[in-house]
Amino acid sequence: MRKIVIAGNWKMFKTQAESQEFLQGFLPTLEDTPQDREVVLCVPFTDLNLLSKSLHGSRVQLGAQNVHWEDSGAYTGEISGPMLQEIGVRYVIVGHSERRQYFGETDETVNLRLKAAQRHGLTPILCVGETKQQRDAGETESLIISQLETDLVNIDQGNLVIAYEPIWAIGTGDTCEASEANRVIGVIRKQLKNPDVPIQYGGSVKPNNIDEIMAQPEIDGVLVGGASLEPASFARIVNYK
Ligand SMILES: O=C(CO)COP(=O)(O)O
Repeated sequence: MRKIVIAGNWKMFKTQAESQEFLQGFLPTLEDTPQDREVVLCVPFTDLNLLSKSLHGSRVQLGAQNVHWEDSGAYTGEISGPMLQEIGVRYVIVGHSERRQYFGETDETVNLRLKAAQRHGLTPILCVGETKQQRDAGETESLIISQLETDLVNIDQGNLVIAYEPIWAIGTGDTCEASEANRVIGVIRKQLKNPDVPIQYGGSVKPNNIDEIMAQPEIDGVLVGGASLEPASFARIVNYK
């Protein structure tokens, strides 16, 4: 049985005060949420410690948005696995397209970060996906296969989530057709040794498209940016039908 993982990626949004305001609205909406799904919030580093306390006793798991490959060292601006693990972080996003695009993340560093996450008992959410240009050139499958080939070298597929995030669908309102996301996720699954790895879809997931996305047989959850910032919209997504 593949696990269903519904995760919010807050990106660089929400001060601690704003995060508490969000939880006041969001946590009560989880009372009737079916137990078949894991709910995760991947928040800025500065919110982690407070959320670790605020989420205690709730069913929401805490996630970070990056992890360095070394356990400590002279790496200004980075954060390590032991630091995340100590404050109760369970998930960490690795290789998000915004890290690849703006911060020089490569498949080699993604692989190192995945290993570090697993070494410290964190479950990495590995992001892969193509640009519009690559899609138009018919390179979607080959690009994703090549990302996975390097990203997953010596990675434990028993402690891994993958997110298929077509870059052209991120923050654009231009959602990938659910059936097309389902097809690409099927391609990703064929590359894996472990067929039980949960594979999410990400890119303009909203309350009005979540039910169709989650009705797809290959899709095991979603990674949600903008719509995870507002309690009512993320609640509707988490409580998909
Ligand atoms: O990048 C994303 C999640 O990691 C998707 O962002 P949006 O849901 O805002 O399109």
